[in-house]
Amino acid sequence: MTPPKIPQPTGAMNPLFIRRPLHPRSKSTRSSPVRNDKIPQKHMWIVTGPAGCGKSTVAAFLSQQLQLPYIEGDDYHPALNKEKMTKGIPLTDADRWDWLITLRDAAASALQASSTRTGVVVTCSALKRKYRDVIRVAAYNNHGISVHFLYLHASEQTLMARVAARQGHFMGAAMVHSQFESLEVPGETEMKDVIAVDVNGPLSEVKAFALEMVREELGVEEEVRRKSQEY
Ligand SMILES: Nc1ncnc2c1ncn2[C@@H]1O[C@H](COP(=O)(O)OP(=O)(O)OP(=O)(O)O)[C@@H](O)[C@H]1O
Ligand SMILES: O=C(O)[C@H](O)[C@@H](O)[C@H](O)[C@H](O)CO
Repeated sequence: MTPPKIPQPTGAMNPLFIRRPLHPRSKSTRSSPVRNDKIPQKHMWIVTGPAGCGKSTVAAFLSQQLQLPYIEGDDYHPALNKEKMTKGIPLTDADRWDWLITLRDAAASALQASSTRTGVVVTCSALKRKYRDVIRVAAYNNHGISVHFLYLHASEQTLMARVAARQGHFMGAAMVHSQFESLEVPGETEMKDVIAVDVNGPLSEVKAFALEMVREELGVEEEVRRKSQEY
């Protein structure tokens, strides 16, 4: 007997699958189990990645284009953390813990500050899975909040060169290697809320792509919510 034909994945034909090289995801896996799709969502756009990947640059652009407030994660590091990084000493989990919680809560407060505010853009290296999980708690605490990570990625060599060329920043190029040592690239199990953005290319393309991804994400969520309201 001839075995049944197994349908082949069609993802390769979808341009989104090509442009999300790390963890392409299907639109059908959108809604998280903690999310009530009938509640209007406010969005945390967390721009992540190792030092020099362009978090601040991309976040400022998204904030301006989407008319959303922007919270710079580095402003929330205690002085001791900045001192360590300035001296070339990598932060530990313990150094990052309170910072992550404070930053997450500041982002949640910014969303709650106004009933018409629909989102906030935040920079946060969020290098490890457990750090991203700390931020995700915002959505568990408040089901009206959606957390999204834009994971900016490029080679260590590229980021080292960008940080070396940057002027007047506390983080030196020698620290980039330690950032990659800490980094846990978002894996398969995180594909629901992580959008991978390749930042090896020119800034204009990176910005346009990041904005396109955010708009697409908003469109998908709106569609899910609209459908849920039909039932
Ligand atoms: N796609 C790009 N192409 C070329 N240069 C870039 C690109 N993205 C960012 N840069 C430059 O690289 C440097 C690092 O960018 P930026 O400061 O935004 O990164 P960051 O992730 O916020 O860094 P940090 O975490 O160290 O604060 C800046 O000088 C910026 O202009
Ligand atoms: O977790 C960390 O090690 C820090 O957040 C760093 O990533 C820096 O603050 C940032 O990259 C500045 O260059």
